[in-house]
Amino acid sequence: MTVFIDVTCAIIEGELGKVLVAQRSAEMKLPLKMEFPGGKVEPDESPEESLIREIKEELDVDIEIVSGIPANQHSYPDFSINLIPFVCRITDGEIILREHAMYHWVAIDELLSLDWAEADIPIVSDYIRSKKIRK
Ligand SMILES: Nc1nc2c([nH]c(=O)n2[C@@H]2O[C@H](COP(=O)(O)OP(=O)(O)OP(=O)(O)O)[C@@H](O)[C@H]2O)c(=O)[nH]1
Repeated sequence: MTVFIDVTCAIIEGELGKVLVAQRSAEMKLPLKMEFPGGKVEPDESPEESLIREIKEELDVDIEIVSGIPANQHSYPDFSINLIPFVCRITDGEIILREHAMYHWVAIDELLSLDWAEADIPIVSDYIRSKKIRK
């Protein structure tokens, strides 16, 4: 039976309709792939609590959760995840990268051209679709 690890990730919206995209470091799993920052949900926390904690640890900022996007289950050759995305906003702090190699603010139209961790691709598409519907 496949065990799917719950992982939350933050689609952080900034100014000019751009979103924050982070590049995994060379030492992490899926090296140098682009992802939304976040991480594994611990047994004693909700996905929302986990994401707020992870973003503080990884980017040193406080966020608020604005809305959810459907989760995506994905199997890599050696592990499987249930990736749970939330649209978020920064409420306090300046970004200091603690784990990632780099981050960028990316326009929605450019998101699909990046070299994403595979599990993120359906989520990026859903996010783009949700923005077009809301327009
Ligand atoms: N945070 C995050 N992780 C993602 C995304 N997409 C994706 O496939 N993952 C995978 O989900 C797994 C769990 O995330 P994590 O941030 O806690 O990973 P980690 O570096 O602590 O993993 P590790 O300590 O097992 O190497 C990672 O192995 C990562 O490859 C994403 O958009 N955000």
